[in-house]
Amino acid sequence: MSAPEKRSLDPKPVSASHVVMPQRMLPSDANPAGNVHGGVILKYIDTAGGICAIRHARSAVVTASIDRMDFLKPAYIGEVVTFMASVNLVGATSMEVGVRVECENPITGETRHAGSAYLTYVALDAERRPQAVPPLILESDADRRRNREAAARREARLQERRRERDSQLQHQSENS
Ligand SMILES: CCCCCCCCCCCCCCCC(=O)SCCNC(=O)CCNC(=O)[C@H](O)C(C)(C)COP(=O)(O)OP(=O)(O)OC[C@H]1O[C@@H](n2cnc3c(N)ncnc32)[C@H](O)[C@@H]1OP(=O)(O)O
Repeated sequence: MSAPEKRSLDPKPVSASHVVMPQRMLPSDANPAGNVHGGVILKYIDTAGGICAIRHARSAVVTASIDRMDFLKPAYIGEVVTFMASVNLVGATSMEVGVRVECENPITGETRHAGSAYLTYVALDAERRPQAVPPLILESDADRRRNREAAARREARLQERRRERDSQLQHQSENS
């Protein structure tokens, strides 16, 4: 796969990077209780979110953070679990991607919402430094609602990181 000469930073709609990734849950995905292991679900969440971020940035990305994840319902072996990912918000070099997890009994067609997670990815250049990402075009009311909610989460994350940095600096000065 050859890298393009110059990446386009033209604005892109949310729909251009949307990911729908169905996965069949196999016996090797089970935890000791016989349901799907939470770590397996998290790995697929990060994969679907990562593909979505790569599609938006058209560059390598790393996962900078995963917000709280609530497992609302168990997933069972033999079910099809679909991971749906979309970019909610972009910063200068980072993107918040929301991933919704839906379980489906493939025989009955019954589906349920098993959980959602929000992840932040950072686009990297060839030297593995953060690089700019294209602006996001919000097309639908749902895009605009998710963007507003993501902006509030980004602000909370930045505040939290500032608090952690201040407390580390204080700790260092107390021990020096
Ligand atoms: C078509 C498709 C084909 C696809 C075909 C391939 C298929 C298959 C794909 C599989 C896809 C799997 C995707 C998994 C990807 C990993 O598993 S990556 C492994 C786990 N992650 C890591 O190792 C990351 C380690 N951390 C780092 O490298 C650095 O901390 C980072 C994240 C690059 C940030 O570096 P930094 O020097 O702190 O950067 P800084 O300039 O301060 O901040 C840059 C941006 O990051 C944000 N940021 C930094 N830290 C954080 C944080 N903790 N939380 C939130 N935001 C943060 C800043 O707010 C800033 O945002 P902007 O204001 O620019 O928007």
